[in-house]
Amino acid sequence: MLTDSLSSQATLSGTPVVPGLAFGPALVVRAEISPEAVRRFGDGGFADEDAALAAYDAAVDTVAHGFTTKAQAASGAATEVLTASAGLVRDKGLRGAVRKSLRGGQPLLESVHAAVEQFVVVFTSMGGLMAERATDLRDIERRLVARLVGEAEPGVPDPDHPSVVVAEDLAPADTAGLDPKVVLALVTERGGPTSHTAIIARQLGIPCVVGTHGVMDVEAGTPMLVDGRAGTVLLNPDAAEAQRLVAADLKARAALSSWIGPGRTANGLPVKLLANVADGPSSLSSSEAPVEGVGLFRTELCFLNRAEEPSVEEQADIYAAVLEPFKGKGYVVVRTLDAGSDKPVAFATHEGEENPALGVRGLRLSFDNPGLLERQLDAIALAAERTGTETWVMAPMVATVAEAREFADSVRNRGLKAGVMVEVPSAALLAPRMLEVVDFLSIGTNDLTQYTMAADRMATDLAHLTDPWQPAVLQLIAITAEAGRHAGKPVGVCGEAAADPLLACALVGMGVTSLSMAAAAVRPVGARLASTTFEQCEDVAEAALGADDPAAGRAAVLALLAG
Ligand SMILES: C=C(OP(=O)(O)O)C(=O)O
Ligand SMILES: [Mg+2]
Repeated sequence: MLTDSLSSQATLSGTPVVPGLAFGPALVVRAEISPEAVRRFGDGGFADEDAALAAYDAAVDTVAHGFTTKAQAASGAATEVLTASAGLVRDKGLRGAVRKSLRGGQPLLESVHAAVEQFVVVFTSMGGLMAERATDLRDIERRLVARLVGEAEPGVPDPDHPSVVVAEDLAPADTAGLDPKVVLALVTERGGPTSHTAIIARQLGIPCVVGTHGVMDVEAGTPMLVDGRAGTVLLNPDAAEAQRLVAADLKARAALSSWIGPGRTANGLPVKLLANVADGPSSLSSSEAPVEGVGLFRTELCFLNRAEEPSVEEQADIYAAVLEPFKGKGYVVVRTLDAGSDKPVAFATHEGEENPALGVRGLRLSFDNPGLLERQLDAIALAAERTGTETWVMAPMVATVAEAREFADSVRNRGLKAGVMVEVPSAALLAPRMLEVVDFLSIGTNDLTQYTMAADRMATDLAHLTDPWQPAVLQLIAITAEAGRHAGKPVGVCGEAAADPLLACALVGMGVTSLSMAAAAVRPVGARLASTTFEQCEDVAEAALGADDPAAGRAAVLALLAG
């Protein structure tokens, strides 16, 4: 919470996502170059075409250097894409086309545009991977133009000093290589608590506020104090006071790091605390946290930049890199491809759907393309065999018992444990019957909230509805957890709800057996559970379920745990 001494300053409000205080200058990420800067640049006022070409070469050097630096800091697919882009920006054919256009009397910006368009046409006509590069070329054009007119490149630049990144919103691909050492906090104008910005911020373990109206109007460099617990952004605070508050917060957060696991309530009931991971490097770093395995490996995040489906062999290598760090340490739950809707994967997503969130996404992609799922399962089985790590497999977006049965058969045929996610109300309502055909359930509260409340998880204006504390969502979780208790089978939560220490107590009180979250969120959750008895968790669950709305639920739970 901000103190009274600072409250006279201008404050913006948003939805709190990752708790913690941060203080630093705003690094405002703008998607488009300002038309005003382009107009001011005009024809560039160059003495001749050689001078214009020299300016082009200098811009090329800067843009290519940016890609190379990012490639070195990134890993896996992101490195490949960034290295390829660095090569493309230096392409001699592109430079030749720019020079030809300049010789024909065209100004520099028009020449860059004409040259890029010429190559876009060629690449597009080649189709497949080459057509993909057309998008990269357009990105390169924007970056070159930005450098020429003296603006920052669009996208998330690498801050050269610690900053608060302010953006409209962030896509998973935007954030390749974001460095938590220099990104002090994330503040976005759009997005709700389950948006990808929120997920990424948790993974990075940095304070985050989303849905912050007016933040894109803040001038670059404005000092801001971000409060990820209260959901506030204070502009131009008293610097000394802000630094004092941040230091106190860091101390409080450091105190949590003394919690070393394993997950238990105060009276010793085991609750498995697991990590959500995206690739080999995040699995490796998560294995250093006090977790007992991985509760959600989002496989689609490995393929966001891929035009073609990787071979079974290549997939097996990617999955093995995630399994390996947990060999002998715990199990890893691999989720099959959850492409579609907010996670577009070029080789799997259905184009042109009217309403993609309710369309062919997740397990539904296998309905008319069973080979896609079969090949992925083969690769997972291969990785499990090679590494010897205990591997469970689950499907996203399952709505019927028949879907669960068919999926479980395919997984068990490969000698692995099979489960399904509970992300659709129908799956929660049918939880007892789902558990007759699978070995475990995992509740995806992000989508379960979206589909229960009929509110887009990305919609800023509906953030009060896309809140997992909504009593209707909690009812469905309680039904699912009770079914698990009855069947004697594990029921976990792997949506963002698991990372909220107060809600985590309520989930355990309902009978949830594991909680999976970004590794950075594990200690606060573990420490809270360690100071709460199971009976208190049951009381907390009852209070949250009985509340009229999320705010009343939070207040009731806080009162119970404070007393
Ligand atoms: C874990 C979930 O899946 P994702 O956030 O990847 O859609 C969920 O929906 O809660
Ligand atoms: Mg989901």
